[in-house]
Amino acid sequence: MKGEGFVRRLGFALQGLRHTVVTERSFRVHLVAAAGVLAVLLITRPAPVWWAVLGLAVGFVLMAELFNTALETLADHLHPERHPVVGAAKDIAAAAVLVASGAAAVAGLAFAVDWLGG
Ligand SMILES: Nc1ncnc2c1ncn2[C@@H]1O[C@H](COP(=O)(O)OP(=O)(O)OP(=O)(O)O)[C@@H](O)[C@H]1O
Repeated sequence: MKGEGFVRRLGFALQGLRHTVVTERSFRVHLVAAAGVLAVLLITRPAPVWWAVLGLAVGFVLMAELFNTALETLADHLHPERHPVVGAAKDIAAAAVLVASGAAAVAGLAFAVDWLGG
């Protein structure tokens, strides 16, 4: 049944989320930061567009972390020994998290300027 398939896939996704929360300290740090952003939004109650901008920014960071973890997990399993290519792949995945975090910081700064200015 179609509905059952969706529930199964949702279960797999939640399992991946749980695995990342349990194993990745940096993901837990980003989850705390995401909770902080949500608290700021609830307190300041800005225009809906800011909910969208900051929600997307937070979502991209968490998504980058999840892809980073997926790549690390797979690389460590397929090639447990050290290798320059594995190192480069991990560095690139970490760069994706850095870029997403930088963009989120810019969005947060823009929100702060707008909120303090208004
Ligand atoms: N198998 C490997 N071969 C070569 N270099 C590696 C290898 N594993 C890790 N590295 C290098 O060490 C860095 C850290 O890798 P590691 O797997 O420890 O992730 P991490 O930075 O601790 O990430 P996280 O905290 O998300 O687990 C990589 O970005 C890469 O430069």
